[in-house]
Formats: sequence, C-alpha cells, structure tokens
Amino acid sequence: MTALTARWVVVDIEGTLTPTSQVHVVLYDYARPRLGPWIDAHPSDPVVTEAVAQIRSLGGLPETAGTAEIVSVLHGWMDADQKIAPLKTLQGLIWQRGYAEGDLVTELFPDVVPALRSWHDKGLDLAVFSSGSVAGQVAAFSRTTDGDITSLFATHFDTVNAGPKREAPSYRAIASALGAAAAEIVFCSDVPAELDAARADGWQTVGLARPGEPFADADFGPHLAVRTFAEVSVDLP
Ligand SMILES: CSCCC(=O)C(=O)COP(=O)(O)O
Ligand SMILES: [Mg+2]
Repeated sequence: MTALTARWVVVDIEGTLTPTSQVHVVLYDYARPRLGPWIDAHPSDPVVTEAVAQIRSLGGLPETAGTAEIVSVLHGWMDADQKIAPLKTLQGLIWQRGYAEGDLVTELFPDVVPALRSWHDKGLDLAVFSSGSVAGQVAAFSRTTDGDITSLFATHFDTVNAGPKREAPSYRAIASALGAAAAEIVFCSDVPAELDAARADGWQTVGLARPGEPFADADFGPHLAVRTFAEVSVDLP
C-alpha cells in the first residue's frame, strides 16, 4: 500500500473507473446507430448545430454535406477512437437519454466505489477529467453497477472546458478552476501520456495498470503504478 497526501483526487474514466469495453463496446455501440437520427431530430438545437458545423469543418466536408456524410465521418472517428470534441458532445447527448431511459448502466471496477467513498469521507474533494463530455460523464455516474454516485464528485472536466488530456496546460486550467496548488492534486489514469502531462504541471500521479486492460503492461516510468485503487491510500495533509 502506497500512502499519498492531497486535497483533490481527479480521476479519468475509461480504463481507470470502468473497463475499456464499457466505452468502446457498450457506449460506442449504443451511440453509433443513433447519431444520424439524433442530428435529424434536433435541427434547431444550438448544441447540435454547432457540433455539426465543427464536424463538417474538421472532417473536410462541404457546407452542403448531409447527415449521411456527417455520420460517416463520426463513425470513422469512432473506429479510430479519436476523441474529437463535437463527436463527444453528440455521444454525450445520446448517452444522457440512454441512461435516463434505463437502457444503459455503467460497469465500475469493484475497487472503485470503496476507494472514492473513503477519500470523500476523509474530506478530500473528487473531480473527473475525461474525454467524454461533462453531460455524458454525469449521466454515466447517475446509473452504475454501484447505484447513483454523482454526489461523490464536486466537479467535472472534459476537453471543452479544460483541454486535451495529453497537454500540460489542461492540467494548469483544472488546478486554477479548483483553486488548488498542483502538488495538492492526485490524477489517476491508465494512460501514461496523460499522467506525463499532469506531472509536467506538478501534479501527483497514479497509473492504473489494470490486468486485462490495454495499458496493463505499459511503462509507467516515473508514475506510481497500481493494479487497483486498493493499493493506494490518499489522506488530507
Ligand atoms: C459517458 S463517459 C464516456 C467516456 C468517453 O466517452 C471516453 O471517451 C472516455 O475517455 P477517457 O478520457 O475517460 O479515457
Ligand atoms: Mg483512460
């Protein structure tokens, strides 16, 4: 057991709290056939029209491109697991509806809620930083295998309100929003490049090398690497 002291714990989702398959199989398969119908059903929603405009621009499509061409770009990004903001925005809206209607449940690793609750009960504050949109994150935590855990998190960050996960300025923006010194924050993620960016800004880092997950055998370099949250304790200073 490794003991850390901090005021904030910021957690990634995919591969850290949930199996990667929960996102790449369950959530992506749910979103895939619903993207086109969602775009067509919300022609006056400014969030959707802005996302569609960004997809046309980023996807190199003409202004006249219709839903089928837009969906083709989105499916290509999903196949390549490119976490591009307008895609994550549309996915988040679809997942929000899916959780509300009872179609989706988030599978959490069994060590996750005991660890989050113990940190929360000790007075630490918890936040999420994921490529999934904030709307999608909140929906995903509203219906999990451990029930509704939304109250555990003080705040949420995504690539829109913080920036890309592999770039240090994103972590600087989050620390500033939290009103915390970088050294008072622990970031937990399964992706070494994300941990590198957080560490470059002065954050403490914990790498999740979960057995069976894509980064189980990754080189975590200078980062503390654990197989589950049960191997690390975090206390207030
Ligand atoms: C409903 S949250 C889904 C998370 C997601 O869409 C995603 O791409 C996961 O990315 P992360 O940064 O958490 O690895
Ligand atoms: Mg991850």
